[in-house]
Amino acid sequence: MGEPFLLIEDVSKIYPTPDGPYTVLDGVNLTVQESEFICLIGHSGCGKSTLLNMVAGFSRPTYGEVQLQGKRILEPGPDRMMVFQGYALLPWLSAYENVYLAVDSVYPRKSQADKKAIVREHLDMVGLSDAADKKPGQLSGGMKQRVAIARALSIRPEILILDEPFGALDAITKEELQEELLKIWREHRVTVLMITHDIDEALFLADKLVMMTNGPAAKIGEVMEIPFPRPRNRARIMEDPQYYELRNYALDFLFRRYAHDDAAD
Ligand SMILES: Nc1ncnc2c1ncn2[C@@H]1O[C@H](COP(=O)(O)OP(=O)(O)OP(=O)(O)O)[C@@H](O)[C@H]1O
Repeated sequence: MGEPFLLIEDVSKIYPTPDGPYTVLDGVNLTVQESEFICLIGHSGCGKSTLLNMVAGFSRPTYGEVQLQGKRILEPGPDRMMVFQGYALLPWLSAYENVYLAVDSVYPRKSQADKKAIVREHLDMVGLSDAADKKPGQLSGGMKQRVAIARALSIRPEILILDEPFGALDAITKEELQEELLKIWREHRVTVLMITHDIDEALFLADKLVMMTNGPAAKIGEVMEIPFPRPRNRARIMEDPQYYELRNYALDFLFRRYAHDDAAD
C-alpha cells in the first residue's frame, strides 16, 4: 500500500475557554484513499465540523497533524472545497456570477472564454443552466445547494467537504440531490468527506461510515464499510437484508452505545 491520500494522525483539538481548556477531539486517526466517499456521523457537538475544518485548513490541530498526499495541511487551499448547509452564496450575485467569482479567483490567468465555459459546464452538471441568471433569493433551497456544489466543484478540488449539505432540504429534494452528488462523484472521482445526521443517506452514498463517540474528548468509535455495489440503486439496496443489519448497527452505536443525554433526535 502506498501512502494514504488523506491522513488524519493523532489529532486532538483543545479550545481555550473562560472555564479552562476544552478538549473537543482527542487522538483522532483516519486514513482516506483517493476517490473514497466518506460519511461522518455522531451526536451534535461531538466535533465533526471541528475535524473537517482542520481538513479544510480553517483551523489547525492542537496536537497531531492532517496530511494531504504527504503534505501537512496548514491553511485553506483550492484543493479542498467546503460546502455548508447554509449555502454561503453571495445574495447580490446571480447563480452564474457566484460560480464565476470562485473560478476567477482560483484561475485568474485563464481566458475569459475558458472561465465562462467552466461556469456553464458546472451549472449544467447540477441542472441549473436555466436558472443561471437568478439571484439566491429567487432560488429554492435545493437550487441554492446545487449552486454551492457547482461552485465548489468548478475549481476542481481534490477533496469536497460537505457539512450536512442536505440537512435543510425536504425529503424529495434531498433524495434528488443525493443522486446527483453520486453521479458527480462518479464522473469527477473527487474524494468526498460529508457530515450527515441521516444514516440512510450515509448508507446510500458512502464507501465508509465514520462513527464518532460523544464529546468532550471525542474519538472515532468505529468505521463501517458499506459494501453495496455501485452504481447504487436506492430501491435495490433497501431490499438487501444487509442494509438493515448495517442500519441497526449504526443506530445501536448512536442511540445505545453512545446515547446522548440530551439527544432530541
Ligand atoms: N472556537 C471554539 N471555541 C470553543 N469551543 C468551540 C469552538 N468551536 C467549537 N467549539 C465546541 O466544540 C464542540 C464541537 O463542535 P462542532 O461544531 O465541531 O460539533 P459538531 O459535531 O459538528 O456538531 P453539530 O452536529 O451540532 O454541527 C462543541 O461543544 C462546540 O461548542
